[in-house]
Amino acid sequence: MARVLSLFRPQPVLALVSRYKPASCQMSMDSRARDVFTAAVEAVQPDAVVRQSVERKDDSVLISGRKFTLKHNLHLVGFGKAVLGMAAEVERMMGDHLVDGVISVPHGIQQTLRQHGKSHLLPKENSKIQVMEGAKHNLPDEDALRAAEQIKQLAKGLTEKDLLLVLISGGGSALLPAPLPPILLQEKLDVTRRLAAAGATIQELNTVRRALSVLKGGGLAKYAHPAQVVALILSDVIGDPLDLIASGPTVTSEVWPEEILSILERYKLLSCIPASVKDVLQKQSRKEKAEEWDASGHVLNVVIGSNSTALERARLRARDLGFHPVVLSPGVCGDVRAVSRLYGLLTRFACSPEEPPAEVAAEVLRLGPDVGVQSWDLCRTMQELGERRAGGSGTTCLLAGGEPTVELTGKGRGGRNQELALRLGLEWRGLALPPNGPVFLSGGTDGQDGPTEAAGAITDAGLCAEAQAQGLDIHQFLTNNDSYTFFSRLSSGKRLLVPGLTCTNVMDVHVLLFPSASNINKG
Ligand SMILES: Nc1ncnc2c1ncn2[C@@H]1O[C@H](COP(=O)(O)OP(=O)(O)OP(=O)(O)O)[C@@H](O)[C@H]1O
Ligand SMILES: O=C(O)[C@H](O)CO
Repeated sequence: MARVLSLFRPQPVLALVSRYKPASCQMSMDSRARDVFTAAVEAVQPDAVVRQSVERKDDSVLISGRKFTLKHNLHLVGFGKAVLGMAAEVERMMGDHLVDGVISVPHGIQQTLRQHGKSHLLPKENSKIQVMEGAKHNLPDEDALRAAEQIKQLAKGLTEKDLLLVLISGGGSALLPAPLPPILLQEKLDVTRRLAAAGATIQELNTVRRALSVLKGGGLAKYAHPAQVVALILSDVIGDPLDLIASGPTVTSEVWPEEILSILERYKLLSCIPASVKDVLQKQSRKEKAEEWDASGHVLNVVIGSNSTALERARLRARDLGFHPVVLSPGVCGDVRAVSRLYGLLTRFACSPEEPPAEVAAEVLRLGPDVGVQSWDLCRTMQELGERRAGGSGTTCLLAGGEPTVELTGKGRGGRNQELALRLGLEWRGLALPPNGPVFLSGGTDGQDGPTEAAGAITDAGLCAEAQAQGLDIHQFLTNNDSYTFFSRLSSGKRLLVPGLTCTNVMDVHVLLFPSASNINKG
């Protein structure tokens, strides 16, 4: 009896709390960071973004508040790394109304999707959509050229009764090459390759591509005229600039030959551009282009997914996992050295036992322009982290996104996400941080970080000690841009992030988890 009664004796509150604490609290910080990243990627799956932005109602379709009548008049074209899944979903939703389609997608993607059990992202067996693979290694080639020609022909044959859906995602520029004659594909490729190798930004690169192309810079929409054109865009460029994502085939843009020449001059490429390119630039007078045609009323461009979409889902997931989420910005860019420095400084606001000195805030603000983050966002973030630390609040999850860059000096294997994680591990070395945190994850939402099998990596304050114990010299790996080899060797690759092919791309996501402030104050 005494034994039975003891079962009903009130238990110490702490014992109950620990027995019934939610699963999230029992997960390690590392697993929770991975979980938040997975949620971010799920939010921008190609089929999901189409379902969320396109509504089928009987014989019409609603997109961005506009209604389009369906009368077996729907045609589809697409180009980019994520458009296969987008196209499959459009076909499922539109049924018989879809007349035909052509999409240009990366080489080998259909087989890879089948191998990864992602057949739901493939068009059905007897699909009306012709899938054309090309652009091996993300470079325009003859296969992509043929696909671009097919897309052009489909657009050219449309009438005012037709509706053309254009699916656009990252990688679209390489998958839709159509050089303006007399420029040859190889010549255009040489120019863009040289620019990229010299460090040109995606803005500069795509400004040049637009000027040398038949279909980019609004050319595709022009071919489809007088049909109604609706472009559904999954953005992989910071700020979602419509004219730059995949070089804007549905966005009319003026070409200023002087601008193109000054970009080429900036990278010391003026002397080596082919005569055909000079020829085309000479012929393009701004006045002629501007007067060419007016797309208003015929073209609707809608961004249906972006880095912000991914960050918003990550925010909700972090909250469900027991964190207080703080979103810094979806536009983090600049050299990974500056970005890791920024995150190192922000860590001091969240994790130092005392308020960091004023110089730390001043340095954060100085870094702002280098990393593409507004002072307002930096101040808001520092304030929130500082208040939570001072108030002894619970765990915090800082989220950001964007696309930092790496200056390649070595010949190793790596990517900007792995290099960022490695550099932040170094930043944390000198700080007195609590043993149970912080943790940082950096991952490419496309599942691939540079030419490696990983999407990114996870780091914590113990990284340097772990590397030293295993005889790995971090500085040597960084000098050789060999972050993938480093993380593969360190503790059998346990800090690598390897989600496999994700079938989407909205740049990178950064997840920075800070431990409970009460632990910090005690520590
Ligand atoms: N060894 C390396 N270490 C660090 N970064 C590298 C290394 N090799 C390549 N990179 C970086 O990887 C990037 C290219 O990677 P990736 O193929 O993922 O391209 P991307 O810019 O994400 O393209 P997309 O937007 O089409 O996905 C470049 O920024 C390049 O500087
Ligand atoms: O295709 C491209 O141009 C890049 O991925 C940017 O959208």
